[in-house]
Amino acid sequence: MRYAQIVIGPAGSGKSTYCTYMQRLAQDSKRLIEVVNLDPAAEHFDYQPAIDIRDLIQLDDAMEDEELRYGPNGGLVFCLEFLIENQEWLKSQLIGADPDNELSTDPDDDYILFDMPGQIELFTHLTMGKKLVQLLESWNFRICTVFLVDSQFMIDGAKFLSGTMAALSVMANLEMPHVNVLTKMDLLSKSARKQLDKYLDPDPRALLNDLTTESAWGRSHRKLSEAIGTLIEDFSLVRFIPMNIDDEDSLQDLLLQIDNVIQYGEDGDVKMHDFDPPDNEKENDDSKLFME
Ligand SMILES: Nc1nc2c(ncn2[C@@H]2O[C@H](COP(=O)(O)OP(=O)(O)OP(=O)(O)O)[C@@H](O)[C@H]2O)c(=O)[nH]1
Ligand SMILES: [Mg+2]
Repeated sequence: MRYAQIVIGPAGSGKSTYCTYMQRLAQDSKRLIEVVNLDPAAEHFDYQPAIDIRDLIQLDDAMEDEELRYGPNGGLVFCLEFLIENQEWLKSQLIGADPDNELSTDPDDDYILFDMPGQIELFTHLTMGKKLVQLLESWNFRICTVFLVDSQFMIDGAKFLSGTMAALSVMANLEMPHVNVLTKMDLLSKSARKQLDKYLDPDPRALLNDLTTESAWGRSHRKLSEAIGTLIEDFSLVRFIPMNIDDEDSLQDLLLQIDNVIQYGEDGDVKMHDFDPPDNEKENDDSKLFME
């Protein structure tokens, strides 16, 4: 089994930084987490990528091509399409031409963060994101999509709602185990943090109040905002985990939660992926008998 986090989120939300910090955190506990850069436009990141899409194609290739003549966004979509078309390249980099040749010496230990580009339309309504995830699944990766949102853009009701809707459309489009993360918590003022806490816990109804009083849109679409807010709340559809990059406990806690989602560290022989037992059976050893 291989494990993967697909790290996505709006431009500048902190994806590459997240990958760097998670890799360092793992190193500290002698655990190997590799990072794969799948952003063809990336200019700077602090990790050492195990695989880099820029070795296959760069954004400039698509933009400078006389026939293609793409702008930056169209060019990026083209690059990702190109990656899917050249999936053998990715596969050979990830797994090796020889299927027995694993990235790490212990095949159970393959744990990879995929640092994605910041165009979230790749994951909300275009098909590339989904195709990529399906490819990885077919190569036996257990996947969690990790959606990062800059906490500074979540501190009033309307922004919180639109961030939530963005997370929801990624979840609905990809249909993968999913964790939402609020980044840059270290940059929030005390009062902003308080405001955000109000939405996260314990009373999401505060959000509805703010929404319907603070903006003209909210006032004139009161019923709609309420309906969306209630829907999200009643079905526990979207939950955010705050992350403070300066606080190791916060990072540890987040990694643990994601590990749980992809069942990292559980018995490697038990293939639970194709079989989703009810929660109360997951802890039950007897149920493993039926899972091979
Ligand atoms: N203070 C603080 N700064 C952060 C944090 N995460 C990211 N940054 C900064 O935010 C900027 C963008 O971070 P990146 O990690 O490059 O964001 P990204 O999502 O990879 O950006 P794109 O790939 O361009 O979409 C950089 O200047 C980072 O140093 C954080 O948790 N705290
Ligand atoms: Mg980046």
